[in-house]
Amino acid sequence: MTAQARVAVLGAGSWGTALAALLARHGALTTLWGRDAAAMRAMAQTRRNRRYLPDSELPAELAYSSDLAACVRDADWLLVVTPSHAFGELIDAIAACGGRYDGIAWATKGFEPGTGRFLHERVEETLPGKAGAVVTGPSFAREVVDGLPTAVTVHSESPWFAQRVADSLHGPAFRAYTGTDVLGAELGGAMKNVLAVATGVADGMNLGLNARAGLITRGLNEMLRLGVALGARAETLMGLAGLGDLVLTCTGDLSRNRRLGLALGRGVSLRQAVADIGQVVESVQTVDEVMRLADRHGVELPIARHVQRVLHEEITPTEGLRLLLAREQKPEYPEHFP
Ligand SMILES: NC(=O)C1=CN([C@@H]2O[C@H](COP(=O)(O)OP(=O)(O)OC[C@H]3O[C@@H](n4cnc5c(N)ncnc54)[C@H](OP(=O)(O)O)[C@@H]3O)[C@@H](O)[C@H]2O)C=CC1
Ligand SMILES: O=C(CO)COP(=O)(O)O
Repeated sequence: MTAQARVAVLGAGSWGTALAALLARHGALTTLWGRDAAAMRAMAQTRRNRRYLPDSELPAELAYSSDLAACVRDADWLLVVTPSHAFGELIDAIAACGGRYDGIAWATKGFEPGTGRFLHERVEETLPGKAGAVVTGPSFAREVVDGLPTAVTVHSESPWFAQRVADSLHGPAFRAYTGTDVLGAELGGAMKNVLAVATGVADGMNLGLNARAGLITRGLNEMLRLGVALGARAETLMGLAGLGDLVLTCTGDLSRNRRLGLALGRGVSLRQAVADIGQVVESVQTVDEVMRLADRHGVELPIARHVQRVLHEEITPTEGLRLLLAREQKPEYPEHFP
């Protein structure tokens, strides 16, 4: 019999808590780490994450800690689930802990703010020699913690590590697929958040179901164009990491990025909308990094560009829509695509 994997889940918000609960239920010896010692003690006592997932009871097998060094020291592998703006800082802190874990996975969606660097690039630079993997796909934390059926995908350049992570996550109501296209998987997860703002805005303005479907489809086209220019595989973006997550986030009201768009479309200010949501809204960080990459590679992304201008409050959602509709007519696809 193989020994149970010891996993440290680093980041105790909604997604970190849901993934830690899932891993513990599926038999991994799991510790959830959060930076707030009092909150972690309360979680251990009540078996609830009162701030981020108040309605769900967490499994008795799950352990809690605010001691990062101990978590890293005792783990076989790590799973980072902080927002993207905290990712680099945590990777540096992990590096300072040493540890004999052989792989680090992350379920964060986004880029390193300010540089446009992919998260896997940050991990490779700071933790050379450790296998890396991204966990992504259409997966609302609340549904996962409630045991509703979900499918995700785990991409790594080290297939043994993708398999190990997927094996620990996989279970009766949770399918974990594997792949090797880390860049494509990360790009899909990051871009869908930006595109969800656009469909949210359209829905907030009551523009109808045709507009929503048009935005999702042309958004997928933007994802494919940038992805292929960067060397991603089109299949990745047509799969769970791209189309799957795009559909979920553009249509599901559990999405915080969609809810931001809905609020903006109804005339609420950016500041107020983000405050009302009260959790991370990755598109606010991600949109500039998506456009930085697009500009660097000469790829035109009209929807993402207009989301950027709306999020910078340079134009109103109404002006953004008018400008998008006024664009020149053209073929649906370039001749050679993707
Ligand atoms: N929620 C979901 O359904 C899904 C989320 N994701 C992705 O997972 C990532 C995390 O999102 P999610 O859990 O939802 O976010 P939440 O807003 O629910 O929680 C954020 C968590 O990150 C912690 N945090 C913030 N800054 C730091 C820091 N500097 N060091 C350590 N911890 C920090 C917060 O701690 P504190 O409370 O102390 O501020 C909090 O525990 C995002 O990239 C998101 O896109 C992916 C798939 C699904
Ligand atoms: O990534 C997610 C679902 O796959 C969660 O989306 P939001 O961050 O928009 O809530």
